[in-house]
Amino acid sequence: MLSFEDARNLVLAHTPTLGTERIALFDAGGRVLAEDIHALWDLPPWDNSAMDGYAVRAVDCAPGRALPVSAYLPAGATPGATLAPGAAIKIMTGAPLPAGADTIVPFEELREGENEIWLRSAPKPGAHVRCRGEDLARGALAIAAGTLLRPAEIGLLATFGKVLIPVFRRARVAILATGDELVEPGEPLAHGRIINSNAAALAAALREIGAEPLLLGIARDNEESHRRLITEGLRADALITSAGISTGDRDLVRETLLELGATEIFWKIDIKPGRPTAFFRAGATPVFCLPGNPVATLITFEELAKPALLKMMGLHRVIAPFIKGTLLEEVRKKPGRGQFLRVALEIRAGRILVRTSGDQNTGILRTLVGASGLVYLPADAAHLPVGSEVDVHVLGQLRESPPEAP
Ligand SMILES: Nc1nc2c(c(=O)[nH]1)N[C@H]1C(S)=C(S)[C@@H](COP(=O)(O)OP(=O)(O)OC[C@H]3O[C@@H](n4cnc5c(N)ncnc54)[C@H](O)[C@@H]3O)O[C@H]1N2
Ligand code: MOO
Repeated sequence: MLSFEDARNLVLAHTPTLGTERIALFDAGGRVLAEDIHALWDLPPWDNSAMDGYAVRAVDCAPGRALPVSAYLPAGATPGATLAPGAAIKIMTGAPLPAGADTIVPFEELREGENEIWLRSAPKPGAHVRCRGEDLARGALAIAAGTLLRPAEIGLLATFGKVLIPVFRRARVAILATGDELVEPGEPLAHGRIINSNAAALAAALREIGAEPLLLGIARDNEESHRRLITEGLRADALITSAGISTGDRDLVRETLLELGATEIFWKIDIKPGRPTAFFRAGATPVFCLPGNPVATLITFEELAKPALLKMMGLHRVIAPFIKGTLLEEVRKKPGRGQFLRVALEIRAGRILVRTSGDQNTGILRTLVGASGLVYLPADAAHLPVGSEVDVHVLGQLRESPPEAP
């Protein structure tokens, strides 16, 4: 059977990248840059002071020697001032270095008189000068296409006065729950019915990565309902279905997709949870058929659909790397099938310590709710004693509680 890695690589290989659009700088945080951005000018644009103090020539400086002050340059002063030999110009952080000056002496290293200064020591030539272009030279690559725009990247775009930013489109992803047993949240629950929680969970997972969920509702266990809603779902950039893909006689999702002309790339992965997962392509549209057990739905979304949807939205780095953690409790599993364990992570002295978040049965959702990570156990793993190193995917961000108030 297909390994988890092979399945993920197939999904990525069959997922296209979406088109692009231009949006306002202030809306671009969290989006993915669609074109390389080059420095429009040298950054900084001119030599300038890194400190509040005095601009001098290093050769004029000796401890105890008085230098007359000839001018004052606040931040925002226009470039063009000149420093005469033997003099000093008062200068603020960021102000352009006057011609002739090569060194800045901060206030802390001098004594100020009425119209002159005395240096406590000879400065190092070039000290505290930020040179033109030292950050980025004009024309240099500033941010590569495919980069996630975080606050630092937004700041750099703003530095070059960019107000319309080329980004990849957000993926519009249709979500289709399937099953006669389902009712929507808020609807009355009859005996034998359960609430469609997967659609809400998937919508939240999509929002978290900046995709736009489109809720198609529930396909009932008949061909007409499946055909109608899957056809609608295939108009989106991607379709995610939940349930109806194992071997039950009312599992109609695969059958309907095949009938609609979609190509099955794979069905079934050697992984627990998530074994019945299928992946199709309908034209350019990827279709993720995730198992119905809520834990399996979210873990297969996290591990298979998410990297593909990030690729779709233009991101270059889409695979979350595993980091090493140390088991605080022993783990046993049957060899022969890969497994994702739901785990609670703890950071102690900078190390990641791992214990399971409880019952690993696929039907148990509370242990995914309590999980801060997933541990991947490869197919051949069997007994892992306390202290074993394991591969961890962090879910979301790890943060700690603040210390108790005194
Ligand atoms: N004979 C076999 N039976 C099963 C196999 C198998 O290989 N052979 N695989 C098992 C595994 S593993 C899984 S996972 C499930 C997956 O089955 P389906 O994806 O076809 O899903 P369903 O059977 O329709 O439902 C499974 C479970 O999930 C609940 N569910 C379904 N949809 C939702 C929803 N939208 N929100 C919340 N919960 C949902 C459903 O009520 C079932 O309890 O198959 C095993 N069986
Ligand atoms: O693999 Mo199923 O996806 O365990 O619950």
